[in-house]
Amino acid sequence: MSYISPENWSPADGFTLEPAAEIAVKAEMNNLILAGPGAGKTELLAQRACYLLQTNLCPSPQKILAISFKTDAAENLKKRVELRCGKELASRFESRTFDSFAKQLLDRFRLGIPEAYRPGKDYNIAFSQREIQDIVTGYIKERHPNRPNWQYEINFNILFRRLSEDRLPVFENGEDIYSWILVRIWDILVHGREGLSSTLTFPMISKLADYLLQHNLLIKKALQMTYSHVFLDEFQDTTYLQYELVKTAFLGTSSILTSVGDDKQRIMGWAGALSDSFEQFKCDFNAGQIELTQNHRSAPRLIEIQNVLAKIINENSTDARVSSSHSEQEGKCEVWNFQTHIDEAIFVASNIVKRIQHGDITPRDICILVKQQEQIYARAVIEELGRQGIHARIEKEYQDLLAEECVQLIIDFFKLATMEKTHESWLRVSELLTYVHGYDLELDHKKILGIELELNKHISQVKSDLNELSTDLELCEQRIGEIVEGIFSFIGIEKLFRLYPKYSKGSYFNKLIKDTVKKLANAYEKYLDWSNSIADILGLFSVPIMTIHKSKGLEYDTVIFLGLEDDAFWTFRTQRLADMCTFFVALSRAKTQCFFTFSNSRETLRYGDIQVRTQSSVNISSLYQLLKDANVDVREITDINDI
Ligand SMILES: Nc1ncnc2c1ncn2[C@@H]1O[C@H](COP(=O)(O)OP(=O)(O)OP(=O)(O)O)[C@@H](O)[C@H]1O
Repeated sequence: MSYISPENWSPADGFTLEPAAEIAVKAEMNNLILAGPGAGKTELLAQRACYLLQTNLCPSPQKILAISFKTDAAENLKKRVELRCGKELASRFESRTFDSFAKQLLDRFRLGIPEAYRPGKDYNIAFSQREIQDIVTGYIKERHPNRPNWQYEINFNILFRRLSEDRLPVFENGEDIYSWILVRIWDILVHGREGLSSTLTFPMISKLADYLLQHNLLIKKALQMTYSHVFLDEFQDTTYLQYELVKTAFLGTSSILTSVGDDKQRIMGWAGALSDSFEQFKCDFNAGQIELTQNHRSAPRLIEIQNVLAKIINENSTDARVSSSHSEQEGKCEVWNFQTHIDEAIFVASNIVKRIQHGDITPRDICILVKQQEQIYARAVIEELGRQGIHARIEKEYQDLLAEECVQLIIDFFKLATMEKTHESWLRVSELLTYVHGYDLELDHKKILGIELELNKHISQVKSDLNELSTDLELCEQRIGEIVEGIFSFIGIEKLFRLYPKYSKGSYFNKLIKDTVKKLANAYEKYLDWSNSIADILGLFSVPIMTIHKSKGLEYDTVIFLGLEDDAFWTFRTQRLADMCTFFVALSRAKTQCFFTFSNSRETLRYGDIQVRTQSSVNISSLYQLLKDANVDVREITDINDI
C-alpha cells in the first residue's frame, strides 16, 4: 500500500474545504467542531478519515473508531469513507453506533466482568420498560421487611432510570427502596432465573462495558492501541452514560478525539442528552474548538430564515454563509393555512403531484415531516396522494431495517438474480465471501475465483427459484423465506455471525429476516416483478414521511411540515428551547423549498381515540413571529385547486 504525504493530500471527490474545515481535517489534537446544519459535518468526518488513512497518520494496523447515534448515520458515514478512499483503507474505519460499540466490548470481553455482573453468553435484549417492569414484579420473590407492597408504591420510571444510571456495583442503601430492588434486579437480569434468560437493556450494556474497562486495564490499553483516532458524531446529543463510557475508554490516552455537533440541533434532551456536553468535552479532553460557517445544503432564502432562528436559540451563533452552488434568489418558504386537514391533504398532494409530473423532482426528493403521530397526521395526505397515483410511506419501518448488513445482503442477492447492471452488488457480495473465508485478495486468486464460480451457480439457483414463486401471498412469503435461508447457508451462517457478532445473540437476526421476507413478499405481490419490488422496498417510488427526530442528518429538496400547531408542539410551554431546536432541524432539512401547514381542524390521537380537534397557534406564537420576522409568506388557502 502506498501512502500520500500529508502536504500532498487533497480532499477526495473534488470537494473543497473552507479553511476551518481543512484545519479540522488535518488536526493532530482533540477538537470540538461546531457547525450548523448543512455545514458538512458528516462529510468532514469522512474526509478526515480519508486523510488519516491515506497518509498513514492512522498507522496500519491501527483503526479509526467513529461513533454515531443511529444505525443509518453510522452506515452512511462508512459508505462515504469507502467511496472516498476505497474498501481496503476503509476496512480500518470502524463506524458504529454507541450501542453497538458498547455491545461489541461486552461480547468480546464478557469474561473480564466480575462474576456478580457477568451476563450469560446468549443474553437477550429488552427494548422496553414494560419488559423490565414485568421481570421486576414477576421475579423478585423476596419480601421487603418494611415495604411489603413496594410493587404498588414505587415509580417504575424512576427505577428504570436508576437501572441505567446508578454506578456499578450497586449497594442497598438504608431506606432507599430503589436500591433494594436494584441489587436484586441486576442479579436476576444478569444471571437469569428459571424460565428467564439473562436479559439486558442497551443502557445496561453500556454500563457493563464501562465497568469492564474500569476493572481491566489491559482491555482498556488494547482498546486505546486499536484506535488511534476516535470520532464522535452529533455530539450535542450525547448522554451521561455514553460520555462516561467515552471517558473511561479514552480519557488520558494517546487516542485523538474529534467531536462534531451543533447545539441548535440538540433535540434528545428527553432521552437524557447532556446539556453541557461541549463544555465538558473541551474541559476533560483539553480540546480545541473549531467553527464552520458555510452551509452547503440550503438555498440562500432558507439560510436567511435559519439564521434568524439560530440567533433566537443561541444569541452567540454565527450567521451561516451561503454556498456558491445556489443562485442568490433561490429558495422558498411559506406557511399554508387551511380550514380542514382534508383541504390540507388535497392541496399538499396536488402540489407534490404537480411538481413530480412537471419533472422538477422525484418522490424521493420530497419529505413530509410531522412532529409526532405520523400515522395520524399524515393519514389523509397518504390517502390523497394514493388517489392521485403517488405512493407515500412512513419511513420508520424501513430506515433501520435497510441499514442492516444482513438485509443489504439479501437485497444484493435478489438484485443479482433478477436485474442487470448489478456490478456494485456483485462486488459487495464477492468481497464479503472473500472476507468471511479469510482469503487474501492479492494471494488467493484461485480460491477467490472458485468462490465466484460457486456464487454464480447460487445466483442462478436463486433466479430460477424466484421465477417460480406462487401468487398466493402466504405461499410466496414462505418460499422467499426458504430462498433467503438458502442464501445464508451458502454464505455460512456461522461465518456471517463471526463477521457481525450482533446477529448471533437472541432473536435479533431472525426477527430482521422475518421482517425483510414479509416486506419482499408484499412488494412482490404488488408488482410481480423484482426490479420494481426492490426499488419499492428501497423507497425509490415513495414520498418519505417521518417525524423530525427521524429526519436528523437527512436532506431533501423540498420539506413539507404538517401541523405547525399547539397540539403538535404540546410541550412548547415547558420545553421551549428543545422545541425551537426541533423546529430548526425541520427547517434545515430542506435544500430549496420548505412549507409549513396549519389547519383549523385536524385528526389527532387523544387517549387512544382519533378525534377531530380545533387547532390553535397561541402557545407557539413565537414560532410564527420568527417566521414573520424572516418575511415568510403566510397563505390562506381558500381554493384548494390554487396550487
Ligand atoms: N465541502 C463541501 N463542498 C460542497 N458540498 C459539501 C461539502 N461538504 C458537504 N457538502 C454537501 O452538503 C450537504 C450537507 O452535508 P452534511 O450532511 O455532511 O452536513 P451536516 O453538517 O452533517 O448537516 P446536518 O447537521 O444538518 O445533518 C451534503 O449534500 C454534502 O454532500
